[in-house]
Amino acid sequence: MELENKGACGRHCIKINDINVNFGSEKILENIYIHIHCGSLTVLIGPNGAGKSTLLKSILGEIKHTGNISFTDLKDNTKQKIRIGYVPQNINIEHDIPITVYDLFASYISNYPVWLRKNKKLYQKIYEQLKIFSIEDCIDKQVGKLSGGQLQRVLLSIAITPMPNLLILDEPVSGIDRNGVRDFYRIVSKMKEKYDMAILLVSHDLNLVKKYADKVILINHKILCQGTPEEVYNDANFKEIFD
Ligand SMILES: Nc1ncnc2c1ncn2[C@@H]1O[C@H](COP(=O)(O)OP(=O)(O)OP(=O)(O)O)[C@@H](O)[C@H]1O
Repeated sequence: MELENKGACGRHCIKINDINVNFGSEKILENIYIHIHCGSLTVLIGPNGAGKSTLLKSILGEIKHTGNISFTDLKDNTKQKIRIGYVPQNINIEHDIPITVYDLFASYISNYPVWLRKNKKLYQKIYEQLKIFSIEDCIDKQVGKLSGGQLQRVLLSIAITPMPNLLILDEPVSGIDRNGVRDFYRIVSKMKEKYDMAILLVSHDLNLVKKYADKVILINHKILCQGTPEEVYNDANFKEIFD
């Protein structure tokens, strides 16, 4: 994987302030406060139905919630609009869909109609972004023909174009074997270091989380505990849920 430091983040502070979500009369998330640092991988864990995806969707503004996200430039203490990149767990793509990686990428990052002849400058830009994840050879491949791991790399390339202030990831589950998931964590770790990036990841793989996370947050509708992997894995709440 080629990574060149483009200094994406600098010194910023991301705070998720008092997120609450109700579905009907059911409280799904209650008083969620999270502080996310540049150059760190924060991992959300919790049992099925704990509200992890709901929290991601709230941060992405996709579902109704109370609370907010603040993004402060610590240089001059000004609040700014946050740019968020997101990679879902999986996307459903028809095997035969006649869309190439270039088409998919171009549709996200430009207004140039993808059914017109390829725009050379845009093609080169996309090629360079795919190169970060060593996936540039797939640029003309049909998206439906990619392996799970290749697709994940393409989605990561799209999510960091342009460079976000916060990258939100759902651990890949479908179409990727154990080695593929490990590779995913390695790539994410390298990205974090090279770009000084703030990353929030939802995961079910407690072993990989232990190895790669800087901070772990255990939620079950509310935050039960947070800290280093060691601190959280030794917490009574963690033992009660996962042992
Ligand atoms: N749109 C919705 N309307 C009503 N209830 C919902 C909706 N979306 C999710 N829920 C409920 O909210 C709760 C939290 O779901 P969520 O998907 O956020 O959990 P999760 O921690 O991501 O679970 P998993 O680990 O199984 O993916 C669940 O009880 C779910 O049934």
